[in-house]
Amino acid sequence: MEQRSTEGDDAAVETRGLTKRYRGGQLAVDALDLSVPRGSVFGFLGPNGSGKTTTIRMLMGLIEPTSGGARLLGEPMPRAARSVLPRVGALIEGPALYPFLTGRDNLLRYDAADPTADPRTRAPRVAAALDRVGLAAAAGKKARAYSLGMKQRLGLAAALLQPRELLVLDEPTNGLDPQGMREIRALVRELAEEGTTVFLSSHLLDEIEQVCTHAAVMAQGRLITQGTVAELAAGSRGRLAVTTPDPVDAVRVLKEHGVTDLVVLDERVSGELPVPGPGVDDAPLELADLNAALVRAGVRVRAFGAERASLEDAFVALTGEGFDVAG
Ligand SMILES: Nc1ncnc2c1ncn2[C@@H]1O[C@H](COP(=O)(O)OP(=O)(O)OP(=O)(O)O)[C@@H](O)[C@H]1O
Repeated sequence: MEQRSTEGDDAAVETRGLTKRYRGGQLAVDALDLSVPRGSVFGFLGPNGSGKTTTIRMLMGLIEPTSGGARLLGEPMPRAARSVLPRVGALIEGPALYPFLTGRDNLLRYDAADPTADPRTRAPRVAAALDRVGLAAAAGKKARAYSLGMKQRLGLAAALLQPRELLVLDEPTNGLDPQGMREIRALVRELAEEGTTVFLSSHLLDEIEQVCTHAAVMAQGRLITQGTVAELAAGSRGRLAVTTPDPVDAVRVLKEHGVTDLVVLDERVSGELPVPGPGVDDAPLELADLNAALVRAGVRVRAFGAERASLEDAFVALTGEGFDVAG
């Protein structure tokens, strides 16, 4: 099949100025430029109400953007929905289930509604999908007897009935207990290893840190940042901590070297390392030099080190908001 060469072809998801203003006037998504590399596990992170679900619904062609556009697997949405969506598996906001049908029958029915699905392989594909999400034993139970977590798994199984190039999962671990969350994360990793690009939204930072290679952070409908998870974590500087019986001198020397927000607690002095960046002297401050400066000034250093910066530090710094840490 001939592929048109377009700018976004190497991205699994690409949005340009994607904007949604709801009828009530609420600007839910504001000029979003996302770029999700193929092969990545891309975390779409933001607190509740930041516009994640609205974005996902636009990506999948479920609602029209007010302005801007999105490409899925290089094709414009919603125009190319018919040719693209069969290559995309999605789990969006609590899947629609028939409560009176078993889990298995729900999937058989779902698959039968898909004109691209081969009926001859339906039964084994349904069995394999149930097995993958850990529902094989509960496949014969009516969906109304399923817990929220089991419903979530069934929705995921529906997305996995066929091999997909891209999976779009809206809060896939929502409603799962910690064990269930671990299982879904392991499954996401496995799918990624098989070459599927996974785009998943979450309001849980540690989840993103555990499974994602890339992430974007949303706050109030706007994109705050995107990049690899490693880059994002590196973007926040860890705090420097020095243990010394000479805290007063230590504070003076550290201040002279640009360390800010100094806090003294008995023999422990901590502070923010200066940010190297454009406009400032952009040679990063060498920790070893800082240590040497303390020693030169006669400060007795018992322990010295930068605390590891986590993605959480980065995101709190970027959004000015806390995140749920549950799970
Ligand atoms: N159909 C709608 N009509 C009007 N406003 C809406 C509609 N859907 C969402 N919103 C508003 O748009 C904003 C973004 O909501 P959205 O559901 O996209 O956020 P979210 O990040 O997915 O949050 P959550 O995780 O709670 O679903 C919110 O302020 C929400 O109240």
